Amino acid sequence: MTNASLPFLPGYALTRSIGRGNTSLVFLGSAAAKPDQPLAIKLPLPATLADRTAAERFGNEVRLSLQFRHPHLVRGYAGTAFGEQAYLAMRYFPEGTLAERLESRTLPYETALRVLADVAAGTAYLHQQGAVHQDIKTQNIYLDGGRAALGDFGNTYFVSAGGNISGSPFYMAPEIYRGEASSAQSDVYSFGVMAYELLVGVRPHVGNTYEELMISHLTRFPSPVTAANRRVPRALSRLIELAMAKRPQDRPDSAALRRALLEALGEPDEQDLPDPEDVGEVPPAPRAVLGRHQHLPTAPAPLPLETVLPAAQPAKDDKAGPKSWNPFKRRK
Ligand SMILES: Nc1ncnc2c1ncn2[C@@H]1O[C@H](COP(=O)(O)OP(=O)(O)OP(=O)(O)O)[C@@H](O)[C@H]1O
Repeated sequence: MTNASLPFLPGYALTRSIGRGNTSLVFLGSAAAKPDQPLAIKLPLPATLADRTAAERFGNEVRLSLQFRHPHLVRGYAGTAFGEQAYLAMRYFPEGTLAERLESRTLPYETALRVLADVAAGTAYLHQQGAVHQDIKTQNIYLDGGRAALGDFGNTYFVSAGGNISGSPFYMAPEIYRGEASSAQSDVYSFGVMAYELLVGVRPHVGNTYEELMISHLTRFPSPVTAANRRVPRALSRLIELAMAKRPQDRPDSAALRRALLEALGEPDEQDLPDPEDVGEVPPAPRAVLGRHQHLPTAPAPLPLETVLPAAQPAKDDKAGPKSWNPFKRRK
């Protein structure tokens, strides 16, 4: 996308495209009122706005990104949840996602522990708030200076309000494969899968199809983390195995995972300090001048041919499902 064809968003200057998902485009930019603060600005594709479920998912991400305040959750500064002016201005992560980082090299052991401890802290906060993320995976972890934040709250819901079940096949808990309700313990399972992937270097469950992955998650037990990586303390290795227990009630909670990771890092269990990058609110774009975003392509991002990827391949888009999976249709 050339500069001349960048979308127009009143109140903001967009400088370049930095990413494209199945349902939106993401740009680097800044608010006219705070030109020195770089922002990641997410705009839904026209096809997202045209599809009720996809539009609701975008709106959900906007609302929750603005609501949650934690140094290890991607912070939304301003946004419009619904309609043709929908957008989300959020903290910009110059190092991109963990999945992107893993494409070029594996993480050093201490960095992996640090990233996992940060994500466990963000997840524990969500769970304390009564929320379930439903999509913890390397594609939704954002990096900045060796620290990490969990983002993408499109599928997040509050237990008290209920929500549609969803997930990504490489990370999805057995109960979700069985069509049962998700819970904080389903997030713990996904976290366990990601922890295994970072500390062992391969995914604990692999397959070339949705069905193969389902069978693996439902019936197979990965070898212990310590068998592949002797640096991981036995207690942490055991907790990660328990996080991937087939039955939700056998899993530890996210706070226990955070404590074990801090212990492995040799750090005290202290509350996280306020986010140093938290530079405060960005004024929303003036409503009177908001209009339809210009120049957005009308088609959704093409799905990779193989939406379910084989073992140890950093997934470009893991959010696969049964063969006819459609990014604009959330699976129940
Ligand atoms: N806050 C951010 N800082 C830096 N880069 C970002 C940020 N948010 C998104 N990106 C980039 O944009 C890409 C697309 O974002 P994202 O995956 O959230 O899109 P999406 O359309 O909402 O996703 P989905 O495919 O789940 O619908 C990311 O993979 C990442 O490279």
